[in-house]
Amino acid sequence: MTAQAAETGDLVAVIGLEVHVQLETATKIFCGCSTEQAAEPNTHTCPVCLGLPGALPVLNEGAVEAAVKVGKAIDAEIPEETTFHRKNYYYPDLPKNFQITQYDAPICQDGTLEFAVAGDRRQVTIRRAHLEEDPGSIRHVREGTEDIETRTCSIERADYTLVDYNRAGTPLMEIVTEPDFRDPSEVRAFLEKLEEVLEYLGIFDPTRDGSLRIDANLSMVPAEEVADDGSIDDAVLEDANRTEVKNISSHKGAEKALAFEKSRQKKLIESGRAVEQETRHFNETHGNTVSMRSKEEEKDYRYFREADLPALQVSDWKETIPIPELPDARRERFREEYGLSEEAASKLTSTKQVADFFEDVAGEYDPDLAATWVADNLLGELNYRDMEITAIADRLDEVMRLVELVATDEITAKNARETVLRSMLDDGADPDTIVDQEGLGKTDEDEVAAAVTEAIEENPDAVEDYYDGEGGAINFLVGQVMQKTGGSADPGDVNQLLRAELDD
Ligand SMILES: Nc1ncnc2c1ncn2[C@@H]1O[C@H](COP(=O)(O)OP(=O)(O)OP(=O)(O)O)[C@@H](O)[C@H]1O
Ligand SMILES: [Mg+2]
Ligand SMILES: [Mg+2]
Repeated sequence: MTAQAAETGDLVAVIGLEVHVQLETATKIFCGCSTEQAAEPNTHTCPVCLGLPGALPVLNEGAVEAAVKVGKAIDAEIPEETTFHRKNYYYPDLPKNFQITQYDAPICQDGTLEFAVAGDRRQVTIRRAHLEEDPGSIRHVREGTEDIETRTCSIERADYTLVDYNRAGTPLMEIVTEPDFRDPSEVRAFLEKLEEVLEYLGIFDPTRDGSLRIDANLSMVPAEEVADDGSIDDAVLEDANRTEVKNISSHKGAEKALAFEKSRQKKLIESGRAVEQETRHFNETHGNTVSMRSKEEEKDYRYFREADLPALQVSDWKETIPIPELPDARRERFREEYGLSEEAASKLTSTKQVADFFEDVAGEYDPDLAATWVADNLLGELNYRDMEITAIADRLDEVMRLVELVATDEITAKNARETVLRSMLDDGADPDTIVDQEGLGKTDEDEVAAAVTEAIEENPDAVEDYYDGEGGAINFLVGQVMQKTGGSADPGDVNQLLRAELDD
């Protein structure tokens, strides 16, 4: 918080998140069904995930391992023993009428995550992170003859509803933050960082539909309640009426939903009305939130111990399960080891795949060249096309070859980026083919030297001007040499060669 004197009547936004992350395991959390997403509806089901009477859950060790990795990455406390509870509620996507989740002994407690927003480093406390099962997925549909995708609609307009239990039982980790955020933009930056860390851990697939789902809680608190260190008394937080916005599935969506909610609540309070404590739904298309229901209270869920799952001893898992180098550590190492700027190091560690590729290139060629090629050229061109590096994961050896062509001076850097790389991304061709087709191979040194001599002999006036100190003359001569070599010589080299010969 900036230490601005609070005026009476000023309001501050207070935001806390519940982030649901699908953990990448081959099978579900309590049964052996596949978690694969692109399957026919209701084909990856069994008596356990359908909640048939008498079926018993068996905990997936892989899900626990993934949770422990998250715990280590956010520096959380992992207790001696963790237990599972039943959270009881009725909804068609939940065939058992309860969700197996964790309650008073979650697998992770009291963690932190550091992130940067507008150049400032910020830290958020993670209150808890627990394991639970994902419910099935529901789709409301209108009658019609067209493809079902185009008939999916809101519940109000639907003629019927379909339930797919393939998702039921997919392992989830719910990560709950303290209400430490003060602005929607911080939330976006935090989510970006969280996703980066999860991806580095190799337990999360950001490209998977619905792999990250956010519930965002927001309340408005009088500015005079904020202490100098930015903290707010627990009692004040407890008393403030908050809304919980559900159905957010992207970083941008979270920022948008919260910005809407912030101004909605502010207007209510300023006009003397009260904010209802309620659950609201984010409408991505309209960018607004609408009331769904009054907020459930904990007692509504009738939590009790899941008797079919024994308590799990996890204290020593923390020691035995390794985690890879995380983005912050890798960024610092890149700065030291390769002498990169903060900005370049940040870009190059933004995803594990980018960082790995940079290290591959830097292992073969000069690190500065590798940084320019990966951070500026490759990421720049991908970004321009709204593409991620994952889209060309199987073509990175071609990009490596392109860097080789530049490093070994076979083509100019300008041609490599502006012609070869762009055409690789746009037309899918490989670098050698493009170089051949476009005739981009650099002219060899003898040919350039001959063109330099020729240009000097053929243009005595320009040579005269050069000796008279006229600045434009050298550029004219460079142009002549470039023409003779069909544009494939390096203009900087030509300039030097000309000067050397003229000054001799
Ligand atoms: N005054 C407040 N303003 C905004 N957010 C708050 C405030 N007080 C608490 N929060 C946030 O609300 C969230 C509470 O999540 P938690 O899962 O513990 O409870 P819940 O939302 O009541 O339960 P459920 O899991 O059933 O949705 C946390 O992210 C916390 O930071
Ligand atoms: Mg909640
Ligand atoms: Mg919750």
